[in-house]
Amino acid sequence: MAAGVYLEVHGLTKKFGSVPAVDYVSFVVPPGSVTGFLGPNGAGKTTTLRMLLGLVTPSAGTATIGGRPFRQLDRPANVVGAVLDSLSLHPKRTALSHLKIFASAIGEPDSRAQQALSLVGLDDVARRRADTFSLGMRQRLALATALLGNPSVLVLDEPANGLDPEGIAWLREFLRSFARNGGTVLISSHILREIEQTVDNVVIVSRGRLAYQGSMADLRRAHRARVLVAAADPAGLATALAAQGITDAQVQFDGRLAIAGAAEAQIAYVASASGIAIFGMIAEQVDLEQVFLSMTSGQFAAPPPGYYGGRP
Ligand SMILES: Nc1ncnc2c1ncn2[C@@H]1O[C@H](COP(=O)(O)OP(=O)(O)OP(=O)(O)O)[C@@H](O)[C@H]1O
Repeated sequence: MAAGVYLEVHGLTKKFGSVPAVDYVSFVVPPGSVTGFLGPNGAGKTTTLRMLLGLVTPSAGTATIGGRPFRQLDRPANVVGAVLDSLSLHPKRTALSHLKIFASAIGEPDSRAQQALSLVGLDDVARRRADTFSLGMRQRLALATALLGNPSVLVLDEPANGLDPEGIAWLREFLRSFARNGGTVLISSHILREIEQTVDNVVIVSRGRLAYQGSMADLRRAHRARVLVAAADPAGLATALAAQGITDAQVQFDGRLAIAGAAEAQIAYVASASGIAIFGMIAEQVDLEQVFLSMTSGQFAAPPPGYYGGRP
């Protein structure tokens, strides 16, 4: 595959009637990594993906693949493989014959059908009829069709939907390996937890607007767990912790010290060594799914500083 293909969406807008389904959305999907496209139902994910793939004409803005709109790609199936809707399969046809039909439609030889089946681990069922396929097998077959043209980009709408944990683990490994080889991957989901372990970056949309764009690592860092400490001398404890290199400590409105980047035992040790009494200590748990929900509840609609994508 030709590696290094960027997906770029700029000011993308789609109105159905007077209501914008997608409202001035901008983001970049870099190669060599997996990007999650997140938002609750109706947030505008599918409409955005359809515009990226030339299936819906934007009301405004641009969506490009390797710098060109999808409709201007010379051999699109060799650049981008996409799975948007559930694959419609003829019940009596085998997995292999389905793939051969799709292969011939994009000008690929029959041999590519067998290769694509192997890539998704369906060799053993190549000659089984589609009406005997489980949902997971159908999802893999849909992925195999997307891979027929040996594309550098994969765009998958809700690929984890309906997969069991084993299926999700398999998909994770597959997509991560595709990205490691230089591929560009964009997958949508309405559940962060479902793709949290798979993606390197996230683009979050809410009510058609960009709510967040950044790496998973940054998202985790910004919302990392803190330890809340009730101490006799919070300011003194903050100074003692800073002397040990623990500098992220803030006194809260209730007088407790909120400390990030240190374990409870370490904090207790520093307090005791400094002669500062501690009355209570609680480790906060951060649930990223809750963070995601708060971003998409409709109030939060601005990208964080440093990311472009807001309205001009
Ligand atoms: N062809 C259409 N005509 C009118 N409205 C549409 C059309 N397609 C989508 N919409 C509306 O645009 C909004 C965004 O829909 P979209 O399918 O893009 O969201 P989504 O994030 O993919 O959600 P879901 O996961 O439920 O598919 C919704 O309010 C939807 O009802």
